[in-house]
Amino acid sequence: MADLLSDDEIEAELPDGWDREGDEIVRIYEFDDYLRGVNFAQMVGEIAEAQFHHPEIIIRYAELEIRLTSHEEGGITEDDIEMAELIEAERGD
Ligand SMILES: C[C@H](O)[C@H](O)[C@H]1CNC2=NC(N)=NC(=O)C2=N1
Repeated sequence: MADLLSDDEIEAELPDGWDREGDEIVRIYEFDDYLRGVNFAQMVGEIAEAQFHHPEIIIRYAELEIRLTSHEEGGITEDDIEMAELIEAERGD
């Protein structure tokens, strides 16, 4: 189990474009159309399975909302930061 990060650590390590909301880190990605968002959700799911750390993914028209937290620890850990970084790399922004 990873350790919970402090407020300062979260602020320092949060990737650009991501926000902290309580015990979660959140990012909304915009897409040109609905299916591009659906396809990206699939890729995020594959990363999550590889990491065995699973985000909440909300698929809306032409956007995805991705929310990460470490359920077992009850907050934000390095696992969440790493997932956010991997998702950013996949997005290529
Ligand atoms: C039983 C527990 O859900 C599993 O060990 C893994 C699976 N994926 C997970 N994903 C997230 N976001 N948090 C967890 O604590 C977590 N735990």
